[in-house]
Amino acid sequence: MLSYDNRPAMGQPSQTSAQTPTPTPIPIPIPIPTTSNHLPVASSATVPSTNMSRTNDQPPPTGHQHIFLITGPAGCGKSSIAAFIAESMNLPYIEGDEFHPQSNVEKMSRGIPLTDADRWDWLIALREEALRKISSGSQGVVVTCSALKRKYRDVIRVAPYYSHDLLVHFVYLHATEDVLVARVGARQNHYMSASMVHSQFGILEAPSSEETDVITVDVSGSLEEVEQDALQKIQLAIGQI
Ligand SMILES: Nc1ncnc2c1ncn2[C@@H]1O[C@H](COP(=O)(O)OP(=O)(O)OP(=O)(O)O)[C@@H](O)[C@H]1O
Ligand SMILES: O=C(O)[C@H](O)[C@@H](O)[C@H](O)[C@H](O)CO
Repeated sequence: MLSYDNRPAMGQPSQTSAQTPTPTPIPIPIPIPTTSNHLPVASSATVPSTNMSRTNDQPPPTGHQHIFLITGPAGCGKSSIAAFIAESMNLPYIEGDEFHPQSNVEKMSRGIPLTDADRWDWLIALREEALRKISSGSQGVVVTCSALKRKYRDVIRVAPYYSHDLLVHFVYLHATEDVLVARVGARQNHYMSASMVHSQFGILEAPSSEETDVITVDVSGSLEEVEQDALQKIQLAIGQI
């Protein structure tokens, strides 16, 4: 039985997030079966939160484990949003940049875009680390990974082959190139320079409607607005499951 030791339910803010505004409870809709293979569209209703730490009168956990991959080009806010989501949902957080080999970091630091060959082992390392967190008892894990191409996302989609009841969700942070160039340009002490943003958009394959495991978040607003929007969309997606 997976449970957190005296920790808030998944989907609820942690004790340590006192400084983080508590997300207002959102009416999680009751799914209405649809013919499409998208997540069901639903009417509004309040659904109890997914509570992984059980007492006798609480329903059993859904039984699913979740990998939330926070994706998008350089500067879209992956690290910022992932940290917020991980803290709000009391989940471990894997910073994808920390799993790049030094050769990749040096390449990007010199303004040289990575190639497919540079990314395969990195993507597999992220998938394996996420699976390690799940197999060690975590109900979910938040991972940052640009995952710019459909085939990169497919590397992570293989994860449920190794762990039953595991669901993969991609949170795609969407913004225009100009917005991200400005944000990367204003950022301090990071190896990724604003000049690299263009190359990221050059290979970006925004998720298509076939990729029904994708939650798209517009990140043109303030960081606080994007944090709340992303958290609510994730909670909605879980509620519909
Ligand atoms: N919604 C937002 N509004 C304004 N600034 C933002 C927003 N989201 C992130 N930022 C800022 O933009 C910069 C990039 O954010 P962050 O490092 O989280 O992006 P990232 O996708 O992880 O970048 P990289 O892929 O290069 O690691 C940071 O300085 C961050 O504070
Ligand atoms: O796929 C890529 O080109 C890389 O993952 C980059 O996106 C970096 O990881 C990140 O954006 C910079 O920190």
